[in-house]
Amino acid sequence: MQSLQVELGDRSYPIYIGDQVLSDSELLVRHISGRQVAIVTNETVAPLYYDRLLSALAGFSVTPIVLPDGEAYKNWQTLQSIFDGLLSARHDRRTTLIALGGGVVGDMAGFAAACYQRGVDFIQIPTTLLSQVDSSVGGKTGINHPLGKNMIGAFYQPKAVLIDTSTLNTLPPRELSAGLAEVVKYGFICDVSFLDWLEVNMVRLRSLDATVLSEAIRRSCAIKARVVGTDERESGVRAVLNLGHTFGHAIETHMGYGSWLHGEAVGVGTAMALEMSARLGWIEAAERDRGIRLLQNCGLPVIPPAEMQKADFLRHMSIDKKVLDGQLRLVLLKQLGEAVVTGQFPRDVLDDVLSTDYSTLSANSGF
Ligand SMILES: NC(=O)c1ccc[n+]([C@@H]2O[C@H](COP(=O)([O-])OP(=O)(O)OC[C@H]3O[C@@H](n4cnc5c(N)ncnc54)[C@H](O)[C@@H]3O)[C@@H](O)[C@H]2O)c1
Ligand SMILES: O=C(O)C(=O)C[C@@H](O)[C@H](O)[C@H](O)COP(=O)(O)O
Ligand SMILES: [Zn+2]
Repeated sequence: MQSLQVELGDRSYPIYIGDQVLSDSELLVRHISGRQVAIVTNETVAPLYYDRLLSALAGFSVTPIVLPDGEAYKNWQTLQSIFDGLLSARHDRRTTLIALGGGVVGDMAGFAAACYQRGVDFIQIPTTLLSQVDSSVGGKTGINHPLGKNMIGAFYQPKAVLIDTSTLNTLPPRELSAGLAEVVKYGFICDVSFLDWLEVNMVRLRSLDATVLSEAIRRSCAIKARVVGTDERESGVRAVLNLGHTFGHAIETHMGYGSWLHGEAVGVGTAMALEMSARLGWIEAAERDRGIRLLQNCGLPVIPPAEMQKADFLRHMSIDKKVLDGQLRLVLLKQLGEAVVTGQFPRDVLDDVLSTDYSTLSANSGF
């Protein structure tokens, strides 16, 4: 087992990465202060992993809270059902919520923990690649609004993150690819040597090679922990973790949450950010093509949905959380391995990016 630390003063917490972490009772119990635990999971993950987790919690009073599965349920109604479950079982302030599932479960359980009786402890046990490399770390919690992605939420850090890499053995390939969108993101924003490594190891990653997967998870979590430790509440540098997300969130919102996976939308959004960085003259066309090829090698789409026109993107992007005083800010690449957050770009460049034929770019990438 490996461990990392998110350094946030008295709210610091460990990230454990191993292949049997889910059944490690001693490890888990170390981070639970009371006797009451609620496991928030969903109808897909519960039959796979609930019993294993329950057996590691002998001696605790455990309430299962099983949510419907899907991004479409990351909303007020589902959040309310978590509170219903907690109150019906008379959970008190020393309750610990455990999120067992992907990013949807983790974001909602974390937000519920932030709100329930004004805040109870929570632990993240992420079971998708995306949640293991990204959403379980850093304390962004929340739900979607029909008008915008993750618009209601709180920064609220877990007490610990337990990553059991063996859970990835049951993950569908499409979800694995979605997780890879956030893995390659770390290379694009701040670590070109990680990009090189991902290019070399992509086939092994996609075939669930345990050694390579756990290395990708460790490197991703290390980068995320460092960024979050520097800027917990995204007043500055943390926004680089949003590479591809302004375009991607527009796709998720426009298409109705769920038809496009978050990671797929981020894949397309990253291709668009690469294109914009190239049009601004910050990266070479060959670097853009290299980035697009890597996204395609992850098994990700790089072409925006045919249903979306330029005006659709602009409408959704105008309520992105990085908009300040009406000015749209985007995460773009100064070079591969160096991201900037900026509102300083000519408007016509953005218009061109939103009108680009990505099928031509995709065909030219050498994929
Ligand atoms: N808080 C953050 O910092 C942050 C970061 C990135 C993404 N997110 C959010 O995370 C969400 C996406 O997370 P996700 O990609 O994990 O999606 P998800 O939570 O919907 O999980 C994907 C699918 O995999 C299933 N699943 C989960 N674990 C499984 C397993 N081990 N085996 C088989 N099936 C399994 C789920 O039931 C679901 O059907 C989005 O809502 C996104 O906005 C948040
Ligand atoms: O942790 C962060 O910060 C991120 O931006 C990580 C993103 O991958 C993630 O999708 C996050 O939920 C996006 O946050 P938002 O504030 O843009 O909704
Ligand atoms: Zn994301």
